[in-house]
Amino acid sequence: MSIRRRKISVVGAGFTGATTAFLLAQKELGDVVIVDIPQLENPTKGKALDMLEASPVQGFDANIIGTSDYAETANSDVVVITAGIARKPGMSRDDLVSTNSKIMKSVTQEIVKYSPNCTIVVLTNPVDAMTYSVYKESGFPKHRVIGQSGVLDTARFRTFIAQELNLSVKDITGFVLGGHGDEMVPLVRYSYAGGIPLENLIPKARLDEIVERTRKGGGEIVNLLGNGSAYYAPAASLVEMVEAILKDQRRVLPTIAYLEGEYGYTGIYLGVPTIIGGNGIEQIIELELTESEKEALDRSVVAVKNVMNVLA
Ligand SMILES: NC(=O)C1=CN([C@@H]2O[C@H](COP(=O)(O)OP(=O)(O)OC[C@H]3O[C@@H](n4cnc5c(N)ncnc54)[C@H](O)[C@@H]3O)[C@@H](O)[C@H]2O)C=CC1
Ligand SMILES: O=C([O-])CC(=O)C(=O)O
Repeated sequence: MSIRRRKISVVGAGFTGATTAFLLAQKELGDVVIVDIPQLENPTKGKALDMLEASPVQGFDANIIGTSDYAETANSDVVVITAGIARKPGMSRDDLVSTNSKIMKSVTQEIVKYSPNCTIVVLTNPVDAMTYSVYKESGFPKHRVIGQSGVLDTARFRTFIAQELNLSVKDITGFVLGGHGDEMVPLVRYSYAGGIPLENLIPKARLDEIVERTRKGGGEIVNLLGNGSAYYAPAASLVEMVEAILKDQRRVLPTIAYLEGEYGYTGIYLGVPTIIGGNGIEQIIELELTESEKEALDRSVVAVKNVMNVLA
């Protein structure tokens, strides 16, 4: 009996796509196919070959190819979508919607044609609306179309808390609800350092500042980079999700999931705590929210719906 390595395709070979591909291969999660537009065929091949040539040094076994031909992605287990434009200083993620929604349509058609059984993980912004658009275009069941925002937003929150308390990031847990925009809702009440509620360790005023920095975390990097947006932490976040799927880990991670009544919302993709495993999103976890948390989530939903209206 021959055993096939898992196959992961990454659509978009830019900053996030290339970084994701390299991390996936380094972790030996499977063979990796990187796809970009025909005009960038050679640079895409070059990036893939360059990564592959790191494998003897780093000691990982994974094939990596670059292409513009979706036939090469056939029978992928997971496809990650990073294709599209990124924002620059002065722009919001929502400014990307008209360009990126067209790209979502065309790449989704190709993905579905060649990998009808894959799970799709979407990164492209504005990510809640783009995940919805991929869901609609793919015709896939909702559990096999997932967006990435919460792992990244939570990672930023955890980073800032670890710095504040001078503790290992490993001991900080937390998560962020809602859309991937400035209205996201970092849930302090469910966040801990080594099991101790953060509210016992950090004064409220300071926690509020950290929450605000988390909300604007993407913009902070955009302003520093000057010509693009974050890619190391976004790529690491995608890889954590892909690993959970391919290894059927049933991780509890905040992901962008399709809601049908959960939290009181229907017909929208939104960041919520989920169990993610071999079947993609296996369960949405519903938490009891306080009145002010629910109001904050409502505001975030309005922001996501405003973008979704542009799609129609
Ligand atoms: N959800 C999240 O947490 C995050 C989302 N993002 C988003 O991810 C997207 C990608 O960001 P970067 O990689 O930094 O941008 P980038 O500009 O470095 O790369 C995008 C790549 O997509 C390619 N592309 C465009 N149209 C395509 C098509 N039809 N088929 C295949 N490839 C195509 C481009 O040629 C380019 O190589 C942006 O929309 C950005 O806002 C970035 C970071 C975090
Ligand atoms: O800020 C951006 O445009 C990219 C992104 O979503 C993030 O880094 O959170």
